[in-house]
Amino acid sequence: MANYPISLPLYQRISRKNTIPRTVELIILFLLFSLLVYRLLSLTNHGITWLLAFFCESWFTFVWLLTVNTKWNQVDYKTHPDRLLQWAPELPPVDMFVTTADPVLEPPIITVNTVLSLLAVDYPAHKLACYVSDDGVSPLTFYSLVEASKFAKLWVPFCKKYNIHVRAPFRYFSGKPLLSQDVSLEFQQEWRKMKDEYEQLSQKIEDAAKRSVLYDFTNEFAIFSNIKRKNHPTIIKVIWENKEAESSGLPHLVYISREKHPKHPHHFKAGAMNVLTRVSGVMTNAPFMLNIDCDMFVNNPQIVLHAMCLLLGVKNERDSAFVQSPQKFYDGLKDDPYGNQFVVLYEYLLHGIVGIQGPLYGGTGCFHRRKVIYGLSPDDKDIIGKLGDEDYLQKQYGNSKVFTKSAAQTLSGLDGKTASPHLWSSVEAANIVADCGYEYGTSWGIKVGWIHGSTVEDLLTGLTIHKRGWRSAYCSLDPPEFLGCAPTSGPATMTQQKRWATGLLEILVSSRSPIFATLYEKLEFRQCLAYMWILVWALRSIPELCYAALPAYCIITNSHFLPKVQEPAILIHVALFVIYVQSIHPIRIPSDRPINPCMVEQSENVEGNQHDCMVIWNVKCYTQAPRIIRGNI
Ligand SMILES: O=c1ccn([C@@H]2O[C@H](COP(=O)(O)OP(=O)(O)O[C@H]3O[C@H](CO)[C@@H](O)[C@H](O)[C@H]3O)[C@@H](O)[C@H]2O)c(=O)[nH]1
Ligand SMILES: [Mn+2]
Repeated sequence: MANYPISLPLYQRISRKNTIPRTVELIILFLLFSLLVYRLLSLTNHGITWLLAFFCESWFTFVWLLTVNTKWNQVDYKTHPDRLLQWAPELPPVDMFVTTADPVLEPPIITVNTVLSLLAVDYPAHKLACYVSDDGVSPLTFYSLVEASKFAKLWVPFCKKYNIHVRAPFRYFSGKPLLSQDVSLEFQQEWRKMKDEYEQLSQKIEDAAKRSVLYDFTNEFAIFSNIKRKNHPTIIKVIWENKEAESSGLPHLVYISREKHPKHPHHFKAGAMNVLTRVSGVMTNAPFMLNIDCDMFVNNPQIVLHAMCLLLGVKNERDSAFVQSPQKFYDGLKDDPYGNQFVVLYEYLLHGIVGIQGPLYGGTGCFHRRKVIYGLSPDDKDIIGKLGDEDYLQKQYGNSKVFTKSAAQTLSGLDGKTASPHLWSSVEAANIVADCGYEYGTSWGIKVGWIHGSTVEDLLTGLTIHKRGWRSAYCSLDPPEFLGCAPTSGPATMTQQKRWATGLLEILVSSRSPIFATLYEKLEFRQCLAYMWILVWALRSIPELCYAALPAYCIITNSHFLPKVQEPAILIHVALFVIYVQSIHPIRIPSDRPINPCMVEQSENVEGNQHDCMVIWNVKCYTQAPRIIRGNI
């Protein structure tokens, strides 16, 4: 990695002052322990309900210990992209990955918006490449991306010229804009043109989805004819190539549908991410990789610069193997009845984990160092010493010479090729590394890349990085950097949470558990407890259900599990227990400051250069997109 001639720090790490919450947490812990002691001392005088209550409360105390540990050192980061921009020519390339898997469940217009918001980020375009993995091998997705790239040629310059804040057009145009008198005529005209163009693009995609437009299977769509979703060759299409390497142009856009065969496991998202990593490795090989799910879009176009502050500004690379942003969602339901906005998790617990070994990898909205994904440990002399050994490289990374060469370059710390104007020439090599059998006998999915074999491959991949001794950094901006979709119905939430909870429990009881990682590898003890906090999620339901059923059981059997004496101390115990339950499953956000900028009413003037247009965030119930009221041109 080149040394960036930066004198002022690019970020600050600020510890939150949380003396009062800490005191309350310790008091609760003390009272929980005293309750346990009380139960133990009077165990013989009471029946089975007493014992059951004791077991449940012991579990609650254990979970509270994990919670206190996780929340103890809450940390915020403040980043300074303005300082980074002074060295704009030195900025490193970034490869951006989008995964999509099903054109019905994840409609291509959503993926298109994600891609457009990525193509329009504030970063030199010739340093960026966007790769879309389509596990649905859908000609509709490909067609939509081709059309989107044509629209992007108008959209990206428009966004940059007027410093538009929200660069996913569906969000930008979803509010009714109030164009006031002092908006320049030029802006009004361009705005209307852009809206028309976007409507045409949406219409084209809609028509294609209804098959009213048939793809011309004789040309570039030929490969999609008669294709089977679970049995097809690799399709890689360079949709757009920034041949002139213009910083103000459009980033490269590449479509990838990896080879699938019924006899070969495809490893779901982890498999798709590994193919994206290898294909980009032979095409652009940027030292940093951003990955987002197709249902998320970039909501703050400065995010790449902010993340780079945390990746380039560290004194020791060990401190930021990856930079994770929280998952925030748009169009959430009022009062979040299903709890799937995870506000408390992101606002308190995650900030606490940030203060230990760094946030867990959340699968989306994350910037990775490529060499870390390739299995490097901090100060790794072992791998570095073997980079000249072609046999070793092939055993680890597979038998593509082009890829092992690029991997050796990355691991040795040299900057990757800058986004080269020769994408077409690497398509052949890219096809080889996207083969469904490429990973056999290699370390992919085991020690290298996204780790296979879990429905929560993200947590497992992050854990594998942390246990090698890396730390990670956290980037949370206002306005939020990425916004995504959360399920909006109870059953969908339950299906998603069941999948996560099962996957997390499997990791807890497997040999990949954080307990072994702390005992035998370099996962910090407190980070292990933080991982435990999340991994025991499914188990928590059992004592919680039992405890909730105890009062009813006691009434039916005429027994009791609470002391009969009316001692004030007992009442206090019960009250504090209620507080404890409230603090792990809060109904309201226990804070006087806004948690999620999308969830409060606020006015914000986004100031920029002289072409700025003023954006008013009018998102009282965060269903509306920002409304443009004026452009001060
Ligand atoms: O075979 C597959 C399956 C999924 N995906 C993509 O993976 C992403 C996440 O899948 P989704 O079904 O949307 O899962 P969620 O539960 O919504 O995702 C959350 O949970 C996952 C597992 O922990 C993480 O990987 C995600 O980043 C995180 O947003 C989406 O972009 C999919 O298109 C693929 O590319 N190939
Ligand atoms: Mn999703």
